[in-house]
Amino acid sequence: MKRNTEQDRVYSDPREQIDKFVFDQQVARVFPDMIGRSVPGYDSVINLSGVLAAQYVQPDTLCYDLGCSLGATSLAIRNGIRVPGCRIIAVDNSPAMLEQAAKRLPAADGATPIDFVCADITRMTFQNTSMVTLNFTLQFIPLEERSALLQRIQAGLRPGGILILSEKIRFEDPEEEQLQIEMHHAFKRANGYNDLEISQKRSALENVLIPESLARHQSRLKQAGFRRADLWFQCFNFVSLVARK
Ligand SMILES: Nc1ncnc2c1ncn2[C@@H]1O[C@H](C[S@+](CC[C@H]([NH3+])C(=O)[O-])CC(=O)[O-])[C@@H](O)[C@H]1O
Ligand SMILES: O=C(O)C(=O)Cc1ccccc1
Repeated sequence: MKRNTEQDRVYSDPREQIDKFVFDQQVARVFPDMIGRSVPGYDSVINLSGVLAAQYVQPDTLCYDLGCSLGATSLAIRNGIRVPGCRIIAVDNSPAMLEQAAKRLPAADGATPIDFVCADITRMTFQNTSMVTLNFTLQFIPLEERSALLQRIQAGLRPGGILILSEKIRFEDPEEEQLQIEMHHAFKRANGYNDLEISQKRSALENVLIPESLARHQSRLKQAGFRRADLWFQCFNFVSLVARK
């Protein structure tokens, strides 16, 4: 996605008190810059979601992009789809995000249509789908709601359909966890964030972005009825899995 937005300075001034991280207008305005400078491998995961769309999206089916933010994944999927009769349902519960997403992705002649829906993805059901993306979204869903969401996604998938699950993960081995976090912070510093920005945002994300281990994700996907849950991408503590029905 083009980074034609402002630079992210959300956590650059010292704060007396750090409130919980929210996807409000201030974040939506700088989001492409923020996520690109914060998530190692973000551009690759988004672009490759388009490659997976070309391979796995079936004719006359729906694609759900859950937690679509400004629509970067939806755009990649739209560019990737090679079959007729599809629709992309791009869902987010942040009105600020959706408003800008709709502006950035106007309908295009002959392209797969994208419907923008403001909804809580834990309250939805899914139908006739061949591809679902949860690109860095499940990590914001309360732990106790994650299984039911994945079960509903699995139930709505057609045979051969896929879920792409991209997440920040934690590591069981404390030394590896420390190393991965250190490397992630080095990535942020290399992208121009200073130590104050890194530490204030880290506090804001506490108990909001809740990472789990790769093993936990894989076992939950299997419990939800997926036949396979395979790692296809990793950069430091950020991974992407492809789960197949
Ligand atoms: N319950 C919920 N229902 C709907 N949306 C939600 C919910 N909880 C959080 N969100 C939304 O999930 C998105 C997560 S960002 C996804 C990036 C995108 N996938 C991208 O490919 O650029 C990842 C990040 O910021 O690290 C935000 O827009 C939230 O409003
Ligand atoms: O910034 C971080 O530390 C993250 O883990 C990723 C992120 C990116 C954008 C919004 C919230 C979290």
